[in-house]
Amino acid sequence: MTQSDLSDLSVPTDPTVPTDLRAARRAIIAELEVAEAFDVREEIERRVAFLAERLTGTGATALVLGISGGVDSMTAGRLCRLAADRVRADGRRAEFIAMRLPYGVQSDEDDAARAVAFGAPDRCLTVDVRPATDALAASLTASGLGFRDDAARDFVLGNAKARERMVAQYAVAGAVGGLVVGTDHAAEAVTGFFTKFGDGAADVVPLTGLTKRRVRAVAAELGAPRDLVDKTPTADLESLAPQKPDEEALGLTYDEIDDFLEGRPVDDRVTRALVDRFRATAHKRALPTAP
Ligand SMILES: Nc1ncnc2c1ncn2[C@@H]1O[C@H](COP(=O)(O)OP(=O)(O)OC[C@H]2O[C@@H]([n+]3cccc(C(=O)O)c3)[C@H](O)[C@@H]2O)[C@@H](O)[C@H]1O
Ligand SMILES: Nc1ncnc2c1ncn2[C@@H]1O[C@H](COP(=O)(O)OP(=O)(O)OP(=O)(O)O)[C@@H](O)[C@H]1O
Ligand SMILES: [Mg+2]
Repeated sequence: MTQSDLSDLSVPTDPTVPTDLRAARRAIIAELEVAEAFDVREEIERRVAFLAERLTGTGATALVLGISGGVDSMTAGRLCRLAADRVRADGRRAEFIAMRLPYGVQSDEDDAARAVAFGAPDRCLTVDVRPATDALAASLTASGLGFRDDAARDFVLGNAKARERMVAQYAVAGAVGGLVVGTDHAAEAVTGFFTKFGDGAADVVPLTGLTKRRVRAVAAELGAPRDLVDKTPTADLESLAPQKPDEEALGLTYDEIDDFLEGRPVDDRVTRALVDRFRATAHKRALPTAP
């Protein structure tokens, strides 16, 4: 695809797509800061420079990031390593602290270990979020709270796992004077596919504006292991559906989402679904509302 193909982000060209839907799509692409052009080396430099500036600009001395074994945190981890190196080369203090945050034993622990190794943190702290999450679940039951069914309970407690991870990362950041690094990017932001105040909570979000395939391109350019670059994305929050692929949960593929965001031709069904999801999840990308 050439630059000129992408120059009019009003595609799809399908004339049956209502004008307001096309306008909504353009507005979403702009709000999520998805660039038309993508030069992988420039993107790496811009994002490393951003993290290095945030360290020096805020006076923080560490970047704190949960590494799951998925491609997003693996990529963010390597960017953190490069940023910390850059700050140190300037004679300032900086470290990159990775966190392993399994819920009990994680089935893809080997991938997580390799993702940590690729990020090469100064330290890796492991905090099992299972005791805290299970204690919360027991206390909720003791309070008399009931759930509609087992699936609803599992879904709610899945989000609690994501929030326990947030609590652990902020505890470390508080202890060391660090910034919590989030892994949100455009392909996740557009669907609101993250836990509000869980993995959605962070001090800096270096992957902002990237589509999933662009995150993978950054990881590949940085030299990440190929199987982890191409790994099936999963939130892996539900105990009753371990390793459930995001695409199954979303009913959309990342290729469809990326095509929508990059201004490439997409099915009318995809445009409608994403515009609807974006509108329904606006509250997750905004500050709480007030009177
Ligand atoms: N219009 C509105 N204005 C203000 N608040 C609104 C609202 N609509 C719902 N809410 C509130 O939002 C809250 C629900 O949000 P939240 O707790 O996030 O819950 P929810 O969006 O229902 O679930 C999070 C989803 O993100 C997925 N996820 C989570 C973490 C990581 C990943 C991943 O990709 O790896 C994916 C997870 O699998 C699940 O499907 C509730 O309190 C609800 O009342
Ligand atoms: N088991 C875990 N250990 C440490 N951090 C985790 C864990 N699960 C989730 N996280 C944190 O929450 C973030 C959101 O999870 P998400 O699944 O979107 O990203 P990912 O696992 O890095 O990549 P992918 O979306 O491709 O699976 C992760 O990037 C990571 O920072
Ligand atoms: Mg994941």
